[in-house]
Amino acid sequence: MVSVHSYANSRDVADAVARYVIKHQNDALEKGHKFKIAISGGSLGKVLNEGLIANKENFANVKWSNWEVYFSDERLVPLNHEDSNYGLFNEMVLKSLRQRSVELPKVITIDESLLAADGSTDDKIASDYEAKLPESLDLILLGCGPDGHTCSLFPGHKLLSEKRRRIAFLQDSPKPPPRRVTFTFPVLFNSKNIAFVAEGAGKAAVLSQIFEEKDSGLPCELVNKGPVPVTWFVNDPAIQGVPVAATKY
Ligand SMILES: O=C(O)[C@H](O)[C@@H](O)[C@H](O)[C@H](O)COP(=O)(O)O
Repeated sequence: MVSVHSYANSRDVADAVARYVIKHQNDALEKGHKFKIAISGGSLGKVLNEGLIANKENFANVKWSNWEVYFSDERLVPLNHEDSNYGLFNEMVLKSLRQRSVELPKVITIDESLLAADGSTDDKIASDYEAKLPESLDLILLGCGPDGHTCSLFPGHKLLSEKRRRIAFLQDSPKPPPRRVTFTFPVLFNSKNIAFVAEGAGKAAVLSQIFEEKDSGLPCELVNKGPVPVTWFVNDPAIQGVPVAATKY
């Protein structure tokens, strides 16, 4: 099932994403286990900061110390590099939590000690991260690139048909940096919930392809067609002219 929630401004998108995240956090904690969430790069860090930290009401409801945070993809650079998705999460979320003396979530990163400048250990980094993944994630938060990519699964790339490995590596990402590790469809389709966050008029063309064309084959469309409930959080310009029935969350 795919649902779409749209808002006029970014603050409202962030608040809705935060309420949705907290709902799934509470569902996981009620079952007596840690909340296992995966996040992406792009503008998601800013959305989480606005919705879960700057919004005081939401902030009071987040049980950070009961979270396990994974990354749906990671660039193969040191964790303090400006391209690192962990680095972004650290900057946008963990730093604010440290400032507020909040007990931090458990954050599961790539093992940067395995990084080699020539990429010869990228396979090993992927296997190592795969071994750290839980069987099923409670929630995966994704972005949607203007070309329809999500995680580091790019249109037409051979990893779209990966059936065995749960974390794969690539050295030919069309978007820099070229070396990355990424969730594959087996991880996405074995999770409990997936949400996309996509904002700005620059997303309208690709969202129209994803929602209108029957078989665009774009990675985001393949996620929509999978077995997991998918929720899109967008702002109005992102779905301008896209024939979807958007509601409020
Ligand atoms: O790995 C990357 O190259 C980016 O992080 C990318 O995947 C990003 O998440 C999407 O392009 C969505 O970007 P926005 O979140 O800015 O819409």
